[in-house]
Amino acid sequence: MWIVGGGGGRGVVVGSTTSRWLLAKWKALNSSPRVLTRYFVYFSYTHPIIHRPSRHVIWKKPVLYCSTRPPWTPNLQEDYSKRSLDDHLGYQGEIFCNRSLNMQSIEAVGFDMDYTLAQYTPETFEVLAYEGALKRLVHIGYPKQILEWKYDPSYYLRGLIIDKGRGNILKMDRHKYVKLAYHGFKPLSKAQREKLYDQEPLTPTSLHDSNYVPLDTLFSLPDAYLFSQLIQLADEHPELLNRSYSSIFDDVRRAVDICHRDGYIKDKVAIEPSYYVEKDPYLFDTLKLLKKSGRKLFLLTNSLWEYSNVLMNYLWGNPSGKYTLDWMDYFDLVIVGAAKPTFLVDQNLPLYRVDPHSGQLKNAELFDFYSDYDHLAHGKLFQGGNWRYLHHLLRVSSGSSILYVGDHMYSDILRTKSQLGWRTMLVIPELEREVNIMQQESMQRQHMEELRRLRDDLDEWLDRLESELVQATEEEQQQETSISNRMETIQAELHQAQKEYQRTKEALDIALNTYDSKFHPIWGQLFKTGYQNSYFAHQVETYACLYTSRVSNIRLVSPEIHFRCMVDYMPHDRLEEAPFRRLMRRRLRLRRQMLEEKQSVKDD
Ligand SMILES: Nc1nc2c(ncn2[C@@H]2O[C@H](COP(=O)(O)O)[C@@H](O)[C@H]2O)c(=O)[nH]1
Ligand SMILES: [Mg+2]
Repeated sequence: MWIVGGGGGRGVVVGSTTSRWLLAKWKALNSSPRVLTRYFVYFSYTHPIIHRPSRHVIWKKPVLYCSTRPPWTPNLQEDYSKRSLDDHLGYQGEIFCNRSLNMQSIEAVGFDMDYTLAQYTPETFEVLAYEGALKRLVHIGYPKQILEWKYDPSYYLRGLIIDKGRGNILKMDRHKYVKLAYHGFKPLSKAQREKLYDQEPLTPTSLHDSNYVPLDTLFSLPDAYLFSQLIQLADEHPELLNRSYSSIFDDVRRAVDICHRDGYIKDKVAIEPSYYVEKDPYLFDTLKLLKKSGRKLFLLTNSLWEYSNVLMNYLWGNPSGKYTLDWMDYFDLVIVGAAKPTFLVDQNLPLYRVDPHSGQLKNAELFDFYSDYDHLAHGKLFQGGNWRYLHHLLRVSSGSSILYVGDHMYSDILRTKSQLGWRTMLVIPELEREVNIMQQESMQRQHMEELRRLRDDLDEWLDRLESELVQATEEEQQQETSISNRMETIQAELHQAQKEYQRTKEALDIALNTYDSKFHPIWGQLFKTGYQNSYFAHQVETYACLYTSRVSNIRLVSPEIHFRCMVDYMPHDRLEEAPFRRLMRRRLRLRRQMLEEKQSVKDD
């Protein structure tokens, strides 16, 4: 420990009574002598934070104010890995609420089917789209070698954005700033990334630019992987693939699209649904519970009737190849081939009645549709149409009395909410893994929070010291008297604090990378980019009234529940947590203690 300063009322002389008293005081304030040795303490006659009293007051009241590290900060030597893990329960099927929703105001609950009621197995289902697309690409002239390629279903996350013009995949934060960027599979350096995306007008402030394609659904992940592989091929072997990045993306998109339409994917799923789709044993119990509560239930899917019937039969529990209409008893209305999101905006789309046995379509508009005629009594299966038919058939009073549960950020959630005022629940299967890792890593998170607080405190501290130095320089110039002792002390302090700040920042970067890589080695957490919410999280927060990992979590709460959101906080609501306030509080406490101590020495 160093005690620095001049004598004669300007500081503390090393080895003097005052310094011994100060040392004793310091020890009492800091229980760990190991930590104590790292401090660098001196007396000052100005107080940079609490106030700047007039000079004669300052001279009379010396204040202990400095250390290389604010003394209330944690001990970085502590080994967090040795701390025992708190008991954690893991994800318990919670439904999270962004916007309060009283279920008593909900008259109808609707469900999307693919990736909502039916969860596909990535390792098998996504491979179908990928392999099918490879074949299509070879068919239109792509090199045959690509047929050897393999798909990695864990490589990409939804919520990422493809910059198809540049062949890049991006992760953005909630302000739409690009925080991670890869060209194909090659990471872009910070400088490269900033050059491309942080300079107006290149910042993708609007995702309506057709060059940016958001991965809004898990269906898009094979597109992203295949695109990256082709970018790599085009860069490394232009003799094999010489097309623009943008046209490569368009080819991939078209190839995957065809596989969804021509039966390449759906025929295989229909033969063996259990290989491609995970069955949720509680799904129909959940629907039953909602129906019993008096809610009208509807299915609104873009899949056509034949495929929807296959999947719903499988989810209902019929063996492969056996198709009944039992599952339809749970729904008041089924609309297939809905063509979302157009269904939600175009009021001219025609509605067809579907014969569930033959699959035949009949125009449902041949009679006066908006009369009191009970259309549902004559069959509840339809194809196409638009939201006006849906509202009419269900006889709901307004869009806000519909809760729609879906997986597609744009079609199922953003559009339904912003266009029609439907209340929304987003299904995010990834949530289970995400929350479980968060819980397992709670110690590491706590460690990061402490490091972050320390970094912010040091930053604040450095700022104070710098302004102190400026002030001291001005004083020296004005009074033409040398206060070099004090200046040297501040400079030494600044130097020490800068070193400590740098060390803390580096430790924090390492801790954050370690933490992030537990979620995904490349893209980190789904809901975060560093400390900020990711663009995906921002969309969830903005458009999904509720979100959960699977539909059957609804059975864990009452159908009459009032979902309430958490209190919103702005920075000024958390004023006391600001580093400046922490610094100020600590100083006031120290000062009070010292004065009391001094008083008691005098009294003795
Ligand atoms: N023609 C295309 N169809 C696609 C594509 N990606 C997915 N799909 C199909 O959409 C529905 C989704 O149904 P929903 O229940 O979620 O509304 C399903 O049949 C998919 O096969 C595509 O790129 N092109
Ligand atoms: Mg879907």
